[in-house]
Formats: sequence, structure tokens, C-alpha cells
Amino acid sequence: MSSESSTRFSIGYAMPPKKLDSFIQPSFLDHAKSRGINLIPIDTTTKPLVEQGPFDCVIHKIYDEEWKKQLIEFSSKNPNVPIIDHPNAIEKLHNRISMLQVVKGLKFGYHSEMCCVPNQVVIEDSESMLSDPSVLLGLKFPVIAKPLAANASAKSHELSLVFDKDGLNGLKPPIVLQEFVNHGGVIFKVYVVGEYAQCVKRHSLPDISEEKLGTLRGRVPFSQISNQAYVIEEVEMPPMSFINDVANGLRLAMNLNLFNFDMIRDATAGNKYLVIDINYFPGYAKMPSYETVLTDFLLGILNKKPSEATSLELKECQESG
Ligand SMILES: Nc1ncnc2c1ncn2[C@@H]1O[C@H](COP(=O)(O)OP(=O)(O)OP(=O)(O)O)[C@@H](O)[C@H]1O
Ligand SMILES: O=P(O)(O)O[C@H]1[C@H](OP(=O)(O)O)[C@@H](OP(=O)(O)O)[C@@H](O)[C@@H](O)[C@@H]1OP(=O)(O)O
Ligand SMILES: [Mg+2]
Ligand SMILES: [Mg+2]
Repeated sequence: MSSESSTRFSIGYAMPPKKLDSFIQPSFLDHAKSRGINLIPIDTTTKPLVEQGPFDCVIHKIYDEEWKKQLIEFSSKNPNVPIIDHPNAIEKLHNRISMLQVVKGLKFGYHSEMCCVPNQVVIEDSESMLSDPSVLLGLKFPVIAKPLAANASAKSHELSLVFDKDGLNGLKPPIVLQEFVNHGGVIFKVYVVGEYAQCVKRHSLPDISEEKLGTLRGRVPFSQISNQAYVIEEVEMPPMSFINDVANGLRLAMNLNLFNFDMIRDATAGNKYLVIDINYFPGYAKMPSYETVLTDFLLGILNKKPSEATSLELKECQESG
């Protein structure tokens, strides 16, 4: 163990198998261990959470109601054990409209950059979409059709770029239609871990000129195009102070510690940024230095006094759960 601390901590983690494979890397387990943290897998299938532990903290990415009940019960028996993060706060990210609502409330007047969301509408049923033009609320094509639910299923990542009204035929509501914004083919993916934020560049859909749009018909499906980490040298990053302010604003407004958000820069206005997606507990292993960043964060949580560390989260969870 390092000289940093003589106390050993146990952190329980619960997540689906795919997430375990990517997040729980030996390099992370070893680094955390060297700094006094034992990461312990929680059995989510054969044993109630309350019968496991003891844990000094629980981190999780499991979305069903049964798990939420287990967290509430665990937390009522262990009121000083932080749960990262509150299930009610995570739930807001499961709907692509509530996910972005919080962006509209962000205020940081002293930057020359601004941050908003693309124009978008929800389509609840096919009939209204195809027969009632008013539901499109003046939305301008091209649009991206995204399933309203963003619940970690493969389906929730099945998107389409729609060039005209005919391209809406056959889409399966409930969906969000979000205006496509030209952004130079690069997105900024910002990983947030508590007060820490790191921005990386990823490839995205290419710009579509008015001229090109005139030749495009219908729609093109796509899925998870920005998941691969590539080096994109030539594109300038947004200012780090701006990224930090957006990240902190979102973190505090959503009461979440572990998320990332995708941001694009409007190709027609270099200081206008749009947040297009927020994901709970993203693929952190793709983030450079994830082992140290996550370990620093966990130590920060564990070293807080119980009154600071816990329970806003848990109280709310018990009240509204
Ligand atoms: N409004 C938009 N304008 C331009 N490009 C967009 C827009 N919305 C999405 N995109 C592109 O499509 C990609 C996928 O969209 P989005 O991030 O909403 O989907 P997702 O399936 O939730 O992604 P993730 O894998 O990050 O969870 C974005 O990374 C970006 O490249
Ligand atoms: O699979 P990866 O590790 O790439 O992580 C992706 C993660 O999938 P996982 O949950 O299977 O880990 C996705 O989660 P769900 O929406 O499906 O919950 C989503 O958060 C992506 O944004 C992540 O990619 P990133 O944003 O980090 O590039
Ligand atoms: Mg995304
Ligand atoms: Mg997403």
C-alpha cells in the first residue's frame, strides 16, 4: 500500500457484463489497490445487496427497478455509505428530452462561447408525424431521428439522418427529431468524473451543404459512429475554461458525478456550441489516465466527512423511491 493512506477502503461495483469487461481493467484494479482501495464486484443476481459488503461506497450502472429498490434498502441500513450516483438523477438521462433540458438553464455570461441544444421535437406516434405538419414545429431538414429512450439498449443507439419528410416514413416513435447542425465532422466528448473534466475529439458525420442536401432523399441509418477514439490533430479544442464551466454546470444541475457529454461547434458560428447527448457512466477506459482519475475521485469521496459525502442522494432516494 502507498504512503498516501493507511486506511483500506472497499468499493462495491455493480454493472452489466459488457460494462464490467470494459471498465474493470487490471490496470485500474491494481492502481486503486496501490492507493488503498479494494474494488469488490457486487453480486446482482443471487444475493441481495444488503447481505453483501461491508462497502465504504457503491458505484453502479444498473437501471432496473429491482436494483433501485435494493439501493434504497441498502442505503436505509447504511446511511453513511455514498451511492454514486443517485438513481433518480440517472433516470433523467434515460430520455433524450429530459437529458438536455438542463443545458438550457446553464449560465456563464463571461465566456464569449455559448452553449445550447439543437432545435428538436418529440414524436409520440406515427400518425401525427406523417399527417400533421405542425408537429414538426418548423424544424429544418436534415434532422437526426433518435429513439426517445436512451436506456443503454442497442436500439437506443439506432439513429437515422433524415433528409426530407419522406424519410420519416417507417420510423418507429417515440422518437426525437433533432436538427442536424453542420460542425466540421468532429465532436468534442467531455468525460466528467466529479470535479474533473477531460475533453477528447471524435469523428462525426460530415457537414452537408445546401447544394448537397438538394440531391439527398429519404434517410440513412447509423449507430455509434463516435465510439472509436481517433486522433484528430487539426481541429482546435474549445477553451478548457469553457469546458470546465459546462461540465461543472451540468454536474451540479443534474446532481451526477459520472457522465460524459457530446458537444459540437456550429460551423457557421465559431463560438456557438451545442450539447447533443449526455451519457451516464460512459466508456471511461477510453479516457487517457482513467485509472488515476477514477481513483482520485473515489478517494475524494471516501475522505469526505459522512455529513458532506452522503446523503443528499440517499435521502432523496428514500423519499421519492
Ligand atoms: N444534432 C446533431 N447534429 C449533428 N450531428 C449530430 C447531432 N446529433 C447527433 N449527431 C452525430 O451523431 C452521433 C450520435 O448521436 P448521439 O450522440 O445523440 O447518439 P448516442 O447513440 O446516444 O451516442 P453515444 O454512443 O455517445 O451514447 C453524435 O456523436 C454525432 O456525431
Ligand atoms: O461501450 P463503450 O465503452 O464504448 O461506452 C459507451 C457506452 O456503452 P457501455 O454502457 O456498453 O459501456 C454507452 O452506454 P449506453 O448508452 O449504452 O449505456 C454510451 O455511454 C457511450 O457514450 C459510451 O461510449 P463513449 O461515450 O465513452 O465513447
Ligand atoms: Mg453520443
Ligand atoms: Mg448517448
